[in-house]
Amino acid sequence: MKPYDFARDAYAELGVDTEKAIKKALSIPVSLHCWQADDVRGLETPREGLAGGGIMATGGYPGRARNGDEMRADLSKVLDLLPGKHRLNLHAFYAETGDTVVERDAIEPRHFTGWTDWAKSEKIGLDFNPTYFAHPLANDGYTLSHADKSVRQFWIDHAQACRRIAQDFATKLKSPCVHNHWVPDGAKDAPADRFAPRQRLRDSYDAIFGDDSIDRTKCVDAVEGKLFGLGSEEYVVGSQEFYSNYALSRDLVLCLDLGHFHPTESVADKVSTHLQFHQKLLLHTSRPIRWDSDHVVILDDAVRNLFLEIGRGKAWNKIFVALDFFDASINRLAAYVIGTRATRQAMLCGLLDPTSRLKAAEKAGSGHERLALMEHTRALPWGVVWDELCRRANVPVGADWLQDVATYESKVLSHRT
Ligand SMILES: C[C@H](O)[C@H](O)[C@@H](O)C(=O)CO
Ligand SMILES: [Mn+2]
Repeated sequence: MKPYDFARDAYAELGVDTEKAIKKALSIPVSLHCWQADDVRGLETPREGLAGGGIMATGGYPGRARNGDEMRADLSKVLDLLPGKHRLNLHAFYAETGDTVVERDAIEPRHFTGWTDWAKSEKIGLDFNPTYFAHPLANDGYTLSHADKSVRQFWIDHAQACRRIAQDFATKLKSPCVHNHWVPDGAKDAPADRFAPRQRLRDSYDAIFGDDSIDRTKCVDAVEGKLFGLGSEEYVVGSQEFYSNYALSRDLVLCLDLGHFHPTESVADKVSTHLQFHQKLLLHTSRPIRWDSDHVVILDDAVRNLFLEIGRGKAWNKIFVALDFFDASINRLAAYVIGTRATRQAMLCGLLDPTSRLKAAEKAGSGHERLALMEHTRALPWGVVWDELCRRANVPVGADWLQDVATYESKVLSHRT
């Protein structure tokens, strides 16, 4: 008996159809974050580098992409090694303006033609984010909640420019663009006034989303909160509660990033709470180690439990999935492949869960059977099903992709100085 036939039968015994699971797992779009390719540096003229942003990529592995063409070449290579449907998640500071300096409040769709042309050739959709960091007007730690009205207005104008760009992406690529807002605003130490910045943040967002010339079916705005950031250890203006309330009251998508909670909190447990009220969630898979360190995603319990919960709640049509990690200490293409595969593996595990059996045991009051089956599923051969999924998607099986990355490293990355 072939390993896959054995695995299919083992799952069938628990009422799980592996064929269905493979098909569904391949169909769910995962939005690749462009910023792993260049360590979150952006392509602006002149380049600011990563500063004042509340986030940081660490490490000095050689071969970082230095311009848009190199980023796109690397991303195309990565896409060749990944099974399933993908999108690309761009940040505004990846605008390509040549030698011309274009301020963030003045960027336009034409500054992204390199990306839209590439997305068309890859047959993928684009997602987008305003870049509220790595800019002189963000370096004191406040943007949309800044006490200075002119600074706030600059960032409001930036966000509105970005919404027009997101709408343009959706039109050109015939696919709604998820447009996620995360601001680094906050304080290193206890502020005397926690109210005023939050009121200003709310008002700034109201000004941004009040622009009703934007088609909300094309530009799908999401908002992302955080527990703390670099330089905002004590106070984050856009806390989780702020955004949960804001998104709900303004009919926006709420983003949950696995790195943005206290380490003992379960993000998986939050899904069934938020989905009682919110229509959709944007999930950023990430891996915090001791802090929001944005390590490469692996198939750890946090990621696995998140998608188990989506599977058990039949909530696949209520989520957008995106990646958010940036590790500059290892080969960046390998980082993409590891993190994206782990995310889709977690989805597959969620789809292979014998939920009906578990719920039946629960209904019958048999806690021991439920627990035993949950433990049993950990030992089931999901990896064999995963290999079959890769085979059907015509991508390398197991760790065979490492050879492709090694070849690319010697032929391409090693020539980047
Ligand atoms: C670069 C992204 O916008 C950023 O990582 C954001 O999503 C975040 O998680 C900040 O901590
Ligand atoms: Mn995030």
